[in-house]
Amino acid sequence: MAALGTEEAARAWEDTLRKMLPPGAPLPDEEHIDYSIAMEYEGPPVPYDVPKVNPLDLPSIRPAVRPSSSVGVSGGTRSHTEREEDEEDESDGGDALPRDPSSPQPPPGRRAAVVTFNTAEEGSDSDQSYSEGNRSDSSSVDPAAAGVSHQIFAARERRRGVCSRCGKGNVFRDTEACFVCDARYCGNCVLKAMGSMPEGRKCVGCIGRPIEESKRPMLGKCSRMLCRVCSPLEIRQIMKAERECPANQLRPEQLVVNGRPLRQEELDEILGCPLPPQKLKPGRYWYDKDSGLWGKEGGKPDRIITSKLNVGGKLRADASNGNTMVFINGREITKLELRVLKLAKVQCPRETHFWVYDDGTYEEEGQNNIKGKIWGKASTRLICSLFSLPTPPLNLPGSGDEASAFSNRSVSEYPQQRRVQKLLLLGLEGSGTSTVIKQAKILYGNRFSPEELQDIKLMIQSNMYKYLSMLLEGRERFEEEYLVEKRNQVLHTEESGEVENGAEESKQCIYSINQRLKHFSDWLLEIMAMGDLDAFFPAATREYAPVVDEVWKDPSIQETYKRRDELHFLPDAASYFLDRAIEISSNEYEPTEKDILYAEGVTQSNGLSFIEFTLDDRSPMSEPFSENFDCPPPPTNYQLIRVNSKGLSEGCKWLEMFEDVRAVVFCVSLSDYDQMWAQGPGPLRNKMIASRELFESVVRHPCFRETPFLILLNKYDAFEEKINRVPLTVCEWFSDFSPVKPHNSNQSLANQAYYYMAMKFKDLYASITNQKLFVWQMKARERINVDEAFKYIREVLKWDDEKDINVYGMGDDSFYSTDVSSSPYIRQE
Ligand SMILES: Nc1nc2c(ncn2[C@@H]2O[C@H](COP(=O)(O)OP(=O)(O)OP(=O)(O)O)[C@@H](O)[C@H]2O)c(=O)[nH]1
Ligand SMILES: [Mg+2]
Repeated sequence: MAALGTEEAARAWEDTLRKMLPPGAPLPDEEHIDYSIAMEYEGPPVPYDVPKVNPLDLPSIRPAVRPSSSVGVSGGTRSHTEREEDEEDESDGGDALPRDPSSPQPPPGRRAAVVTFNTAEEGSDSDQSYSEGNRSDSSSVDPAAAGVSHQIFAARERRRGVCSRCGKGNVFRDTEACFVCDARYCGNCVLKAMGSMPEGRKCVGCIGRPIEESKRPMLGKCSRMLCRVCSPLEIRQIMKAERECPANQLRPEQLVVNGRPLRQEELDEILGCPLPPQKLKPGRYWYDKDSGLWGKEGGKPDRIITSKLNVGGKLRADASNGNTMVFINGREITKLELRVLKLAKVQCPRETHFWVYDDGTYEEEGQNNIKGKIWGKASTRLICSLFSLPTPPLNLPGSGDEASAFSNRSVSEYPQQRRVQKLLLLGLEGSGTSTVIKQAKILYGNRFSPEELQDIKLMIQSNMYKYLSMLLEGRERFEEEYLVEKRNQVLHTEESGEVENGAEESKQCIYSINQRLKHFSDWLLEIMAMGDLDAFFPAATREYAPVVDEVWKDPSIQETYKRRDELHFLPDAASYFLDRAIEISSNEYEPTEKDILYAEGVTQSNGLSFIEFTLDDRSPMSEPFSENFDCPPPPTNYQLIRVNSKGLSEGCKWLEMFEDVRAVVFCVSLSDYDQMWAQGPGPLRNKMIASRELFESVVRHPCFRETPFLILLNKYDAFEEKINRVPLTVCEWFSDFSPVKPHNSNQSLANQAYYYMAMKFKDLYASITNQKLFVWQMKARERINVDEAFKYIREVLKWDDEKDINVYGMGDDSFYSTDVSSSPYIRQE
């Protein structure tokens, strides 16, 4: 420290001080000024190390500049006190010192030389000024490089929930992150650190810099914190600026199309065309100019955009990494595309070269003969939709006025595409998957059409004969077992010399039926064995209805039904339908919703069934958004795709076609733990073990490495009833289950067993993936229960989205964790 004696020196000192203060600020009087200045030491050498700093180069310091009004949000309604706070903050030289973006940057290296002596409390600010110093260095080398902010991301020590400005907070505190450097600010500091946000959520020091690419999906999407600290008008302006300001737009060189980085005019052409690629991110893409097909380099087509755009290089044969020897416009197509073409009945042997035009018409190369329209049929469009292949929009904007009206719009004006979440529903035979899909149709979909109802009616009628034949077969077996045992007893008594009973009596038992019914039984079992049942329908239905009713009510069949656990293929629903055999067989019969739900086989077509529906996205989690911000999220469409167990058994070949599903929903029947089951002609096994093995093979499938899994533990009603009769330990997987006696616990045995089974599946899943499995208890026959299950699935997907995007600047260690038990909105396990 030094004091200069002469007047000249005092004036120089005042000049220096003035430069350090905001323009126009009065010079403080010396008694009120508290300063410390480092001077270069010029004395004799000392025997110890002196800490060195570069002296301040005062002439090069630019005076502080107020933010220009053009950068601010006009018409903002922030309060007077907030403004005053901002001003105080700016004048004390905090890290949020506003900078006129139009004025030249300080010379590289200068800012890092500013010396501050921090107290322990200010530690986080020093981090900030250090990293800002680094940022100005790197941006002055290559201000456009997106990689710069990325490096900062990696280098920055992320302290979740801790404010980068005041250093306060913890993981549970909401923070708002800068889209460039990811610095996080608490509600008290966000406006001071980000100012009027002329480019959206960026620290003042980051204005003008490109955003971190992982934040791109969040551009223009308001957060809860912003809703709290800004007025709706301000939010609208900030979000608009965030979406539309030039600094936040993609740069042409970030997009490589057919091997060549784009030029600005090419990017403009892509973004301004009638059908641009939605949500474009930096990356490498391929583009087929003739058909408009567009995809990521090395991948299947993602979408169809406007054709004949003059962008990028020449399409290469290996653009999508296909290995099918079938080519479309010179590109070797992928296996998935080939499968879909085959399902759409397009002849495509190896070495076929197609030309496909943007209206979907196609011809074989050199044949000059249009063979059809690929996307013409509704069924093909459906297949494409299921397998996530693009189809052109039905009302493609044509030429003339309509097209030009489209291209004149700014990118942000295009209506947001509805999000589609694909859910793959799997499970072993009888686990309840088709009940779930039928419930979804009744809950959220269209009503069943008259044609569908007619098919379901025939299905129910034919099922009734199937169930009866299972019972008759079981009856024969039980009768035979009984008689053999009886005979052995007789032999035993004969040997011991006791009196012989009548021979006739020994051939009768509780499982025996009269001669007339025996004839019917033989006839039906023969037809079933030959697989000829359909040949007798619908004619046989009405004719035999009284006999069916008589057989079902016969004591022998009722005794057989009591041992239904031993009839492994008889579904629970058998008695529901057989009790009403006469009604169901009549011409006038119309299946009720409950009948449809209980009926087997309604959804089996091609091993695959599918329903699309919309769920209201508003949930307790998202309400604060809609209150303050008048841009509600677009409704989400769900596609529920069910592959039945037959489709799965064929080497899981269907699965690879569903690589991009949002989640796998696996259904397990809780009451299967004592059931035996066989895969086709294979050996009988415990059905729960078979279910576990199927689950394991799906979890290990390479397609689902990144896909969240949910498990629906279904048939809790049947399970509750069974668990008191049959111990859980009959299934070897559950051999270590030891319940606490019900009178020592307020949990029922069924509840304890349920938790235990859920844990078994969770442990298994974690051992394979190291991830958490989401579990839901279900009674699929109860509609409200299935509705809750879908709402649970919706919440899980939201958490998963937010975990990835980290919307609120909270870490994966936040309360958005994947732990089911942490949500107040779902049933606690
Ligand atoms: N008790 C009870 N029965 C159920 C429940 N869910 C489904 N079921 C019945 O279980 C049987 C099989 O259910 P499905 O939905 O057809 O099972 P799936 O997975 O489609 O099996 P497949 O059609 O054989 O491939 C049907 O009779 C359903 O009515 C439930 O929660 N409780
Ligand atoms: Mg079924």
